[in-house]
Amino acid sequence: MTRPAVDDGERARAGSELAAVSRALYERGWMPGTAGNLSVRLPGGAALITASGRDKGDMTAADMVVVRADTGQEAAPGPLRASAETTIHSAIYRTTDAGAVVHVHSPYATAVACRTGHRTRLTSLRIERLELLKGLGLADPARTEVPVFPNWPEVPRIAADVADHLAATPHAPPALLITDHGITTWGHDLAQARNRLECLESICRLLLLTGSVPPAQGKEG
Ligand SMILES: CSC[C@@H](O)[C@@H](O)C(=O)COP(=O)(O)O
Ligand SMILES: [Zn+2]
Repeated sequence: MTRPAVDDGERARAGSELAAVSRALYERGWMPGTAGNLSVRLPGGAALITASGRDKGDMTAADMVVVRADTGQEAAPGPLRASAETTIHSAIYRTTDAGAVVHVHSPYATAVACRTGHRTRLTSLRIERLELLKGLGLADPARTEVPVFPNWPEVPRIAADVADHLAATPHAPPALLITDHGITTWGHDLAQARNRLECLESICRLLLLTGSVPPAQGKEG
């Protein structure tokens, strides 16, 4: 495997930014316990991602792992393991120009993912008209279709679904839901990915408040 070369200063800067965003999202209740993971793309084909199983409210720059952006393989042996969901981040880096990816278990988006998702089939959440759609950087800000993926126990299988969908859907929104699990958003940097996450969490809250989310239709069927 070719190991991406990562500048120490760049790694420290990105690590501090990831740690600060992780603490902030934890404090909002969007990364309860060890849930959620964040990454940023680094120059030279690498990405920096939160280590697996760590308390997301207590992260420092030292709690991040360098991986290959396109595969998620760890760049060098070390004491920390990269997030268990690294392959989903890599699927996004391979198929989009994202510079950062944010995955959380925020309550409203997760509730919508429970309600609209299916155990074994790709479904989608249609969103129309809401002003907050303008915060997602869509080609058509009046409507979008957010994919909802099955929460396969094998994470690489979720990642393969995500890569296939994004490769086949040029105007896909910078967001996805995973059934019974959570939400992932991305952007050109961490600030934009987080911003889009805030818009979507707020949209999901509005959809639930207005009774606009169809009830799950036989998740097992
Ligand atoms: C607290 S259980 C959540 C995990 O199963 C997973 O979905 C998650 O978001 C965090 O995994 P991690 O490996 O720590 O990045
Ligand atoms: Zn998760």
